[in-house]
Amino acid sequence: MARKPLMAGNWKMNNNHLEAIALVQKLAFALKDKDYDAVDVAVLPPFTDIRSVQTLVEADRLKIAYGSQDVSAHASGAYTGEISGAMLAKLKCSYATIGHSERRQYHHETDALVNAKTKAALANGLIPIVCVGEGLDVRKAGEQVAYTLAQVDGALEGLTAEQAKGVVIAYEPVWAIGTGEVATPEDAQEVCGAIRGRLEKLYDAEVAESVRILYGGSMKSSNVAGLMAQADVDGGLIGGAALDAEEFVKICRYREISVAG
Ligand SMILES: O=C(CO)COP(=O)(O)O
Repeated sequence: MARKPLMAGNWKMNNNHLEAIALVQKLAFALKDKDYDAVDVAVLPPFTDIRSVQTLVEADRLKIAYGSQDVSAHASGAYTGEISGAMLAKLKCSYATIGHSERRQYHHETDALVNAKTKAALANGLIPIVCVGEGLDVRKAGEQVAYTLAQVDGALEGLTAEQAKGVVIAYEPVWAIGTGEVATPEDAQEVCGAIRGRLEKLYDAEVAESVRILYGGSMKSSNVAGLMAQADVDGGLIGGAALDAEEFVKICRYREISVAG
């Protein structure tokens, strides 16, 4: 079965709950049934906005999915500041972003923690969006494939094939995040293709063919078509451009944009 592309807007630490409502309303107004037929659309707001987004999505029966930017590895209890998978599931989140490079870098998240969070998300029926990707030094050394595959191995450690099938992997080269310096379609395909190959090796062809692999890092309407034309790029994890409703909708409609060059 063909993989349905996913366009997920990672809002990062932007938008209070009122701004969140306004942005989702704008997206809902612009997106049509044919857009949702072609792609899954999701927003990943800060925790404090999720309840407001849920209320709007349920009241207007929107086809926009939503999820979190993180999830606790712990189930419940004395973990001040943490948000559990069960809490997110209760708010009808579909997705939980895990191991974003900003969390790995600024909050010292390790592959082992990413693995524990991935399991916590799956245990609560959330689809983990597991982020992987190399920094500039690794890229300059030409080690991007090996580095990223090691992160994939770490994130999926101990998952069954059935669980692995339910994971989304986002390849986000750190040097392309928020820099305006997008990876070329060939750069993205090199690593995304290698990730799919690794899934086949770790599991089987069915898992490899099922898992959606997203690209993230300065994705915009001006470069999305070329990236999406790659065999192993199944969508985008979009930061800055997802804060602009018009731009995010254009990205969701990438099929209407011709591939430049
Ligand atoms: O980190 C990202 C999405 O998770 C990408 O951010 P930008 O699209 O702003 O580069």
